[in-house]
Amino acid sequence: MLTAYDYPTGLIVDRAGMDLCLVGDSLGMVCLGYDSTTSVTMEDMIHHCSATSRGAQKAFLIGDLPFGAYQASTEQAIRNACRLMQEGNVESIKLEGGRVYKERISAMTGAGIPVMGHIGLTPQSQAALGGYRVQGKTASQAMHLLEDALALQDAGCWSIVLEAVPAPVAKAVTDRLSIPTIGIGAGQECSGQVLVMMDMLGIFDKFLPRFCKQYAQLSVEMARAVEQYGKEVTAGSFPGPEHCYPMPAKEEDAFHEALSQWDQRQV
Ligand SMILES: Nc1nc(=O)c2c([nH]1)NC[C@@H]1CN(c3ccc(C(=O)N[C@@H](CCC(=O)O)C(=O)O)cc3)CN21
Ligand SMILES: CC(C)C(=O)C(=O)O
Ligand SMILES: [Mg+2]
Repeated sequence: MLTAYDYPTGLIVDRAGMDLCLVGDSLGMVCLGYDSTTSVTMEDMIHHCSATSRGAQKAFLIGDLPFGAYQASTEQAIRNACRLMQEGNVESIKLEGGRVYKERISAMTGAGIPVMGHIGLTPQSQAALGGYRVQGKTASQAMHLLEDALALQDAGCWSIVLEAVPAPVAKAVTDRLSIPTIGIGAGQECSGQVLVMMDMLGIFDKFLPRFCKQYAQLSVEMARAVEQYGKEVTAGSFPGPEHCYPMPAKEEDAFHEALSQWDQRQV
């Protein structure tokens, strides 16, 4: 699974044969330049989900419900999940939280909304968690994480993202679930893995979590290309003849003749 946020990145996900594509609310940081995901709205998510859906047609498309779109009530959660499916064209929604959301998620899955869970480091509650910290590092926290995972499975989630939890904890949770776990900073033993596309491509490099591997440094390459373009425009070597539209020789001659007559009439 990989994130994508728009049409061209959705196309790349399909071309590379990814099974799952997530339009994550991380787009707030990666595409919109916010310092956290808190400011992302339903309108932002719908805009990015529908664009991505036109690119990623083969991968199963999941959209994050943003902060504030499901916290208030079951009714609000169902209404916004339906909006993301109808207006954003996603096939499933994902939301952050454990046991506390069990009843709410049961109502959603009962209403025919496919729900992916997300526990461990839940970035939407970074203000409450005291920053982006590894979760489940103590035995008692790890047991709570297992209870959260089982509650989400009982509520009808088809899969759960485990973010930033120690590998042995993610393994123990995965072993005790019948639904797949998708890890990000959760070790090798999860059923699948997810990363943020712009992080693993080295396009977004404001920060690099320990769990991310850079498979390319594209921001370096992109800046190099843009700089080269600027130099060539300044030097006059771009555009070259191959980038210009010629005119039939006969028309060019007639044009210059008409131009010189026009220029004479101006004086
Ligand atoms: N570009 C991007 N990539 C992400 O993975 C991501 C987002 N944005 N936005 C939403 C959340 C926020 N995430 C984050 C953000 C920062 C760290 C981070 O700084 N981690 C440090 C400290 C860990 C600790 O102290 O426990 C690390 O070294 O991994 C981790 C996950 C994951 N998500
Ligand atoms: C990192 C993934 C799991 C996510 O929630 C996001 O991209 O918003
Ligand atoms: Mg997210």
